[in-house]
Amino acid sequence: MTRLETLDALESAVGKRPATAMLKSISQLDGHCLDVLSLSTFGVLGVLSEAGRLSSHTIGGPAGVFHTLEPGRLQLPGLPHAGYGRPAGLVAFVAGWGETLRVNGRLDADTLIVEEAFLHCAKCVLRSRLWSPLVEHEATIERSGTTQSSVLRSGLADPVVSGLLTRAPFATIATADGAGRADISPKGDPSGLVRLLGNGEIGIPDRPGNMRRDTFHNILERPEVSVLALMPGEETVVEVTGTAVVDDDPDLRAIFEVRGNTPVAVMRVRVESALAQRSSAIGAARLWDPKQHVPQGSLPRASRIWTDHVNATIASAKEAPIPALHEPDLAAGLQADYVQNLY
Ligand SMILES: Cc1ncc(COP(=O)(O)O)c(CN)c1O
Repeated sequence: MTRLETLDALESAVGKRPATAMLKSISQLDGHCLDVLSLSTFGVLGVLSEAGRLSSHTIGGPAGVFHTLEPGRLQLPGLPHAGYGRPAGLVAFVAGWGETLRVNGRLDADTLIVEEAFLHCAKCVLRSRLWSPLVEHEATIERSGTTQSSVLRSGLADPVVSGLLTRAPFATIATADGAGRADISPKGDPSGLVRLLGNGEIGIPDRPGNMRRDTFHNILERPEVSVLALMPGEETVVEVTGTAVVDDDPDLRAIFEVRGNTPVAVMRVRVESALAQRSSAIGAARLWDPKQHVPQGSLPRASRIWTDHVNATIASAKEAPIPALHEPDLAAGLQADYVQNLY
């Protein structure tokens, strides 16, 4: 095992973060964010507890479930009391749409006080085929009212827990940095995203994404993580908590090869708890019902949103860090990127 423990080691293995990836982050919810949120029916919130532990909570309902009270305050209904001032990150999904919205800040009861927002690229959703017909996922569709719907099982050795965890093509990973800022990042792959590595560890590969690698950077500063695995068609989710390291051991990376592509690094998590639980939010959002998918064209294309976000950040800087982006250039590059650079 070759653990990456310093920023230098991490950057020489996975590369530096490009300026545009960091500049797309804005400090308030703008009109684009509000449009995305108004169509969003489901999200996962990662919360950092006072004891330094991360937890993940699903939130769902009809479109409009994430209600903005004012630009800086986002209401999150149905949250267990998480306490005032706790750092939290939300990843919000629009059914049928590839990109997701990440919003980070602090909780004030059931409100997220926004500190940062940005659009996350669609690659994880494309790889996982999150919105594809359920037959493609061989999902075991749960019928509510059966004993299945109340399963609550724990431990990696439990077949319900390990079965869902290893079949799931999609997961969110909640982490926090040394300054106590929480974040939650979506990850997706064909089935087999999460692998059991033995010795009470799981592994999740690094794949191309929005190039920020917030998860890896956070883990260097604070190893606690909460991973929430989602299986299309199912209302049961598995939450794994533990401590993580970033590893670039070639034998470990080889386990995660897809179509001849080996990830540049793998996140290894020493599991402390693994719990299968029913998410009523998934049912409330009717998340796996294709009829809930938003019609094409309901939102501006992602390149429009990124261009506006990056240019807003550039405009607010004292000295422009890079020249302003031009949307058609970004749109052309993105289309090719989403097809050619998934692995
Ligand atoms: C499996 C997996 N690993 C790593 C990443 C990269 O993360 P980031 O976009 O934060 O660089 C992604 C993209 N979300 C992913 O799906």
